[in-house]
Amino acid sequence: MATGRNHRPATRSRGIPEATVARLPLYLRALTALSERSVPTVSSEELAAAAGVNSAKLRKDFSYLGSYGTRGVGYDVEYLVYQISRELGLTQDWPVVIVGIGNLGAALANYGGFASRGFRVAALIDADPAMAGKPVAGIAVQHTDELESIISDNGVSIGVIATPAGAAQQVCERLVAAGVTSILNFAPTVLSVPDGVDVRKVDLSIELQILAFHEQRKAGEEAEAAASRKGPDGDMPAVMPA
Ligand SMILES: NC(=O)c1ccc[n+]([C@@H]2O[C@H](COP(=O)([O-])OP(=O)(O)OC[C@H]3O[C@@H](n4cnc5c(N)ncnc54)[C@H](O)[C@@H]3O)[C@@H](O)[C@H]2O)c1
Repeated sequence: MATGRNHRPATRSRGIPEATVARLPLYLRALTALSERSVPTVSSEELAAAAGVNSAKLRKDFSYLGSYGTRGVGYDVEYLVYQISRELGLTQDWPVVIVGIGNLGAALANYGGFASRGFRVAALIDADPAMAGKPVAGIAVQHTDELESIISDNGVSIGVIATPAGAAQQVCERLVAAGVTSILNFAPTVLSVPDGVDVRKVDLSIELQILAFHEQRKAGEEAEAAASRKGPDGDMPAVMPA
């Protein structure tokens, strides 16, 4: 998914580069699948292939965690799951609020994958008074008037914004003022936040545009290859490839 970041240093505490942090969830997803199949150990090559990462990069990434694997045996799957989860802060429960409970916010609220990854949807918040009290994914929607008290009562540090673009900056400012320090923004707008606040942006349309670019390039390359198989005046070459 497309992600962006604001006001963030190139390395995090304990010297783990940001690029490594961004790959840790990929390793964790692959390791969790191995763990569910009760696979005890995995080689760096196997794990790299499963995570879609180069194996030399994986070994370097794991060296930042102090995990070097055992020659001829590989990495202990359960231990790595624990180590990466701990590094990502997933061994604790993170209460999350979702603001904007329309099509997308409701879909996110219904997504079962948050809880299994250490995120608990603490509250659903919407500005529409008609939404207040309505259950979505088993949680009653609360009005934005209550945003500040919800954040402080639940000790929320992560907020998800799924409002229209025009409302996102104001919602972001209220979340930050109330104590939220990490924001996952789905609204198609660039948020400005003070230092110390992390923003990750998800934009499926940008991802599709990038795929469209690659499709266009592939089509261009195929056209070029087809043209080069023909002679300079458009005829097929005298010697056909076997
Ligand atoms: N990132 C992506 O890939 C992606 C995909 C789909 C939609 N979106 C974006 O997500 C956002 C939501 O899309 P949707 O289809 O769910 O829209 P929607 O109109 O169904 O829902 C928006 C909700 O936000 C609420 N809202 C409006 N202003 C608010 C405010 N100030 N505070 C709290 N709640 C407020 C509305 O009452 C409504 O319930 C849009 O910005 C859309 O562009 C992003």
